[in-house]
Amino acid sequence: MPELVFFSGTMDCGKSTLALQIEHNRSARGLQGMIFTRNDRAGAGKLSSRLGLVTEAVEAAEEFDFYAYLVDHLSRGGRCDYVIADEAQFLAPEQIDQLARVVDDLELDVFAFGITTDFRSKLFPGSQRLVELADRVEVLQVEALCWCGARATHNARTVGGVMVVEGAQVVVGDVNAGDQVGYEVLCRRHHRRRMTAASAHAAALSPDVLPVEPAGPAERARQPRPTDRVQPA
Ligand SMILES: Nc1ncnc2c1ncn2[C@@H]1O[C@H](COP(=O)(O)OP(=O)(O)O)[C@@H](O)[C@H]1O
Ligand SMILES: Cc1cn([C@H]2C[C@H](O)[C@@H](COP(=O)(O)O)O2)c(=O)[nH]c1=O
Repeated sequence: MPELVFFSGTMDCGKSTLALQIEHNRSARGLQGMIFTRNDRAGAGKLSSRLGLVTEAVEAAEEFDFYAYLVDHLSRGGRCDYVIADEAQFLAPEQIDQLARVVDDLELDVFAFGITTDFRSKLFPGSQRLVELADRVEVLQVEALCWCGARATHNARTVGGVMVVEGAQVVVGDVNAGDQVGYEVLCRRHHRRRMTAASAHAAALSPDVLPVEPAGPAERARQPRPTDRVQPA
């Protein structure tokens, strides 16, 4: 039975690499896929991985209709054995419905790849619809790690090196960007405390201040703990 599969994870956990591997393995066996993406960092019409591989893809812009595009392609005698959709978090819920229809009515496997939540740890609308409709949600096995060594489960946005929790949901960017806007993957604990690698390092370097009164729970939560491993600068 064809399936709609959502491969999800944080930024930088290998989703695009897996998309390229699935494409490679299937095309090596003579199958022909259709690759879609939206807002890849490498530019329009590209699916790129940080491992250096990049392939051509169809840019699925805002008004793009996946179902109509594939019906048109097939009715012109084109071939398509499976579908890959990267950066699926950026797709509109209606476009995810179209992908589900591709599975059910055109009987094609659809492999969608994307981050589940944004920098505020809120679901992207496209990812929410994928969770609602997918036959399977697969969390990637290669763990991205927080600076403390725990599994990274959340995406933080930094502006000028400082973590922010307000702003537009979509800002294309990269981890280790060093630009004005960048991203860093964190565990939930450090995402909640807004502690990035840089701010944890700064906190660890600042001189200890003896508390005048015993710290309350909120205060204790902000203190770096001995278990918070700080990476060297
Ligand atoms: N220089 C490197 N050597 C080995 N692996 C790397 C290197 N750079 C990146 N990677 C791997 O690539 C992953 C990111 O892959 P990518 O497909 O671009 O992620 P995603 O699409 O999830 O953002 C990293 O988590 C890491 O495992
Ligand atoms: C958290 C978050 C991310 N983005 C952008 C940043 C990147 O361009 C992509 C994720 O790409 P990756 O291949 O998974 O690294 O999403 C965004 O626009 N808004 C966010 O909140």
